[in-house]
Amino acid sequence: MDDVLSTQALGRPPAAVEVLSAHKTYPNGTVALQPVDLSIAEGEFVTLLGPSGCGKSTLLKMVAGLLEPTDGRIALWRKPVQRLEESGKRMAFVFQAPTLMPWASVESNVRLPLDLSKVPRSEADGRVADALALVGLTKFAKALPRALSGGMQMRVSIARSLVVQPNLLLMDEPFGALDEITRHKLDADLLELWREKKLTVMFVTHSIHEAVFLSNRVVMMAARPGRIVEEVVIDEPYPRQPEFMVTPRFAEYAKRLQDSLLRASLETDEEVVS
Ligand SMILES: Nc1ncnc2c1ncn2[C@@H]1O[C@H](COP(=O)(O)OP(=O)(O)OP(=O)(O)O)[C@@H](O)[C@H]1O
Repeated sequence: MDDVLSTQALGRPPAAVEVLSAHKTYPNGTVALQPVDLSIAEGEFVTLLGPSGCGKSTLLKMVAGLLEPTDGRIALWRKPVQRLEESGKRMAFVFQAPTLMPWASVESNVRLPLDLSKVPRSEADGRVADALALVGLTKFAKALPRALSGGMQMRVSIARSLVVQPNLLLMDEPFGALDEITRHKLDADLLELWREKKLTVMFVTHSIHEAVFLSNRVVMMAARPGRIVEEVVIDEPYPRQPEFMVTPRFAEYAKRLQDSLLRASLETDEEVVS
């Protein structure tokens, strides 16, 4: 793959993620994604939204290098994901479930990626402590996961991703299983982290409200076959406070996405019927 996939316009942040005509057909013949083009600038918060089965996870996993595209190209900071290291950037993936080791303490869970990459213990301990502080779990370092609520377990999972000091965070419905209040809290904390750490975030959700609250841009997808059908820029300044969610502007964006989601779902249904 070429190292340089696109020319960078002067003064614009470099593209952190470039998806060029990438598509995916699974071995059983399911066309999960038609060729998709998507560019995410460094520092952007982009959310994928769409009906079930439209290929959100497939796209995210391809960007993460967990799945190979059937064809097309994906680059992170102009490097194929397998050679991301050469760009000096790092990426982390946050799954839907916290997937913690139940027998290990919170700090051991968070340390796992550093142990796997043989980071010396003296350095690892400091990074674990920093990551736990970032998610507000310092006091729970020695606790076992079962002693924590669902929201706290998800925070451990996020700390485990932060410990590698990522530039790009790929998040697959990380808060989907949580109650609404916990979700709102974690959304607000994630935005703070994103700003403080200058992260680039690619986020998957089923929640229109979460998409509007968090994102610079929402990418709407439709299913069967999966594809991008629309992009909506959420042109609102940060920091965004919870009060944003009760403003007329928020309601306008939510309505626009609701209509777009409905259209995407109808397109999906039509294809199923035909
Ligand atoms: N390993 C697989 N083998 C075959 N088909 C798959 C596989 N994984 C996903 N699919 C199919 O590919 C399509 C896209 O799936 P994907 O999980 O990417 O969609 P999604 O938008 O993330 O869905 P959801 O919102 O329900 O999580 C679906 O039709 C799904 O059934």
